[in-house]
Amino acid sequence: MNIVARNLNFAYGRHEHVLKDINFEINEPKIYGLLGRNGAGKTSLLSIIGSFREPTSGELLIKGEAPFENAEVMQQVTFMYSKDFSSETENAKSLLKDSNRYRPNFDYDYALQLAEKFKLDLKKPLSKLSKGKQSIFNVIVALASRTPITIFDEVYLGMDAPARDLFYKELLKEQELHPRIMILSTHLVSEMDYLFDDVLIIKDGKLLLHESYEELLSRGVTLIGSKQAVDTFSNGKDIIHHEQLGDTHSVTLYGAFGEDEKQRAKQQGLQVGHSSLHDLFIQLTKEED
Ligand SMILES: Nc1ncnc2c1ncn2[C@@H]1O[C@H](COP(=O)(O)OP(=O)(O)OP(=O)(O)O)[C@@H](O)[C@H]1O
Repeated sequence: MNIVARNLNFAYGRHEHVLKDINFEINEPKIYGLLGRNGAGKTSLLSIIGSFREPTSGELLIKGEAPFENAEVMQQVTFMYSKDFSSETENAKSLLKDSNRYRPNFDYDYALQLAEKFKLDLKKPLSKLSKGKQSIFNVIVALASRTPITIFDEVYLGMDAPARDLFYKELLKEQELHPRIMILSTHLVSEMDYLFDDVLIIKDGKLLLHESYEELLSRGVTLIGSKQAVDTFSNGKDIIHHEQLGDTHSVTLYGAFGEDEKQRAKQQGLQVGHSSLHDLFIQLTKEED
């Protein structure tokens, strides 16, 4: 299974250019974190992968085929988002049965086990469940669908911390037992970063980066110490953040920083650390002044 985007552009109507020349290739069953500020274009991109929308130009291919109106490809992908169930009179049990009927890989028994773990009332109409329980229902459908590509677009809305924690645990367990391409779009960066194998960041409709989580983190180095020492070691580097507290200066650098360089910085009295994904995300996606 793979997803390839080549020179992908997407616009809502004539003027609303939302995705701009996106290129990437995803071909391993891993967990991909898709990050971006509000309005960056995450849902638009995911809805193209989920065959809800068609690129304006360029292409998005799943196993070499365009997903839009392609029944075979559509069966391989679950695009789960925060759905509106306000007029859904059916209960969770009958909707899970429907999923079992229409989704080829759906595991109904697993869905029922999850419902029990999440304490989801299977008999109440979906419209009568709380927002968090409706999100839990979505999570259960997506996990139990076992599609080779499973997309979770901010599905956690309304779920409380213990429920989200259970979701993450089940997700990791599922990925180990039934590896697939899982894409998680989220704003809960520091809460979910440990789940990601790879990270994709979209900024203003453009793909800013696609890297492994480890590699990305290794690029973000923080130096804390005297102005002179900080200046010496950050000279010529890409400084993405600078802060001064009294005489102490702190910078976040983005880019390769070798082990010997780190050792030398420590010998000069600098504290050398790594940025979190949360910090890197904030710095890399901040608006220019
Ligand atoms: N149906 C639509 N019609 C017109 N413009 C839209 C539509 N849906 C989204 N947009 C616009 O497309 C841009 C990208 O929106 P999108 O929902 O893809 O971003 P996002 O990264 O998922 O944002 P968020 O994190 O806030 O959910 C925004 O400028 C938004 O206003």
